[in-house]
Amino acid sequence: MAPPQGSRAPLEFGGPLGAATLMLLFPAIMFHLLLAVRSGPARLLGPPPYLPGLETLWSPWALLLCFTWLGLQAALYLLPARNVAEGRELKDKKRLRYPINAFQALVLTALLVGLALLAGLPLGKLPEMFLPLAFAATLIAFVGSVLLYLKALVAPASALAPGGNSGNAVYDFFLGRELNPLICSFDLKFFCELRPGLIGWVLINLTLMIKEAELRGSPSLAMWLVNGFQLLYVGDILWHEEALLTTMDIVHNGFGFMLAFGDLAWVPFAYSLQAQFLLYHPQSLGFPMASVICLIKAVGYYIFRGANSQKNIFRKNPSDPRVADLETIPTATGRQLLVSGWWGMIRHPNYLGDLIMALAWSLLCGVSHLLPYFYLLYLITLLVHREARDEQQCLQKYGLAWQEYCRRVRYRIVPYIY
Ligand SMILES: NC(=O)C1=CN([C@@H]2O[C@H](COP(=O)(O)OP(=O)(O)OC[C@H]3O[C@@H](n4cnc5c(N)ncnc54)[C@H](OP(=O)(O)O)[C@@H]3O)[C@@H](O)[C@H]2O)C=CC1
Ligand SMILES: CC(C)=CCC[C@@H](C)[C@H]1CC=C2C3=C(CC[C@@]21C)[C@@]1(C)CC[C@H](O)C(C)(C)[C@@H]1CC3
Repeated sequence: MAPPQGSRAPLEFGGPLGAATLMLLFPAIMFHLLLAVRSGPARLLGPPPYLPGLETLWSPWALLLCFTWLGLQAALYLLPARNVAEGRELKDKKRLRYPINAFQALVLTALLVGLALLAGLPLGKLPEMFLPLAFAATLIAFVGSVLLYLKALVAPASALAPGGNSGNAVYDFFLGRELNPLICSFDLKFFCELRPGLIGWVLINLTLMIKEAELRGSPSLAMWLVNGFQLLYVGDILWHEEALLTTMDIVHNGFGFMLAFGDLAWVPFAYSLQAQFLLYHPQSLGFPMASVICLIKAVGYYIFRGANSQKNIFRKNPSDPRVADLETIPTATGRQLLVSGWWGMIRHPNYLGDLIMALAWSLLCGVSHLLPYFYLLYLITLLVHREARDEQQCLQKYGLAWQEYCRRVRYRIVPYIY
């Protein structure tokens, strides 16, 4: 049995109390959003329009549908991949190998959904099942996290995550104890991070668009745009799947309730908030406003993709001609830090791009309600907190070199503001 890491690892998220609060708060917010968005006043703040009973939330069909979805995505994960990538070196000096075929999974899922539509599958009925589906996804995430926690009890010490092994059961359950829980060579965390949730989000958006077409004859311009923007976002992340292997979620975090619930329930049901809002609260969007919003989205995407690609190319091969001219700071680890280009303007240019895109998605819902802006407010909080965690980890990794980087690049996310 693996010993706990003890009190040496600094506790994040406010320790056990913070973890317990978040574990209750996030599911509560998700159900509040699902209930509020379909109510007349669509209020973000204040009590939910009603409290659903267990008979509204629980449906064996919804559970079966969630398992079918997970099974389908797992089968697509196991298909031959265009590329196999190696993860970062682990404590036992080994590297795990990952199939890079998430974009292929998206395309194959789209083909299967197209066939299902041709066969007459009533996908427009799915929005009526969001509450039981979200409940089933939460249940799967909870039970899955319990199983992951138990599995970690018999894992070797070298398999444990740097965080998530404090010895406090609540905190460790939340953050996750084992870094890369595997079933044979199937990496459960890597699988859940991208596929079921992100592809599920796009599918949920599509069902909302179909439902709108059934109700109003055709989808609105705002609904088309929100579907297109978010499909571009998800498609882009899946296309650059390999970049996930260097994120803190894969390198640092264990697989616990935070990621299980976040990936399987929160992402598909909370991130589709704007499309849900547009179904129940149609907005008339003129072409001039739509053009401005498209421009905001394009600027956000340009920054997001430019910054992420620059770092990924540099990390893969610092002498690549596309990044070889950039100024760098050497570090004691042998790796360098970029100090010009996107990463020389602010410390997290990719977060800024992400936030600008989130603004564009929310603007599609007009300005009459605060509710569709929840995603933007949430993302600001998530990324500010994530930036602080990353900063701590970089300070530990790079020490003086990181301090020098922070001295030269003063602003974190928004130039001259933050
Ligand atoms: N919509 C959502 O819910 C979320 C979206 N995201 C998005 O996902 C993407 C990935 O974000 P995330 O995983 O947080 O991390 P980042 O892609 O920002 O990576 C941070 C890491 O980059 C490296 N790094 C930092 N500064 C430099 C530098 N100057 N030069 C070279 N390398 C540097 C460090 O790792 P090392 O040195 O070890 O390589 C650091 O730990 C972002 O675009 C973000 O917006 C993320 C979370 C949630
Ligand atoms: C239960 C709880 C308190 C959860 C809060 C955090 C989660 C919602 C987020 C933690 C890390 C996440 C990531 C993504 C979505 C949000 C959560 C699950 C992510 C899949 C979004 C798309 C990104 O490009 C990403 C793949 C880097 C990212 C991974 C982390």
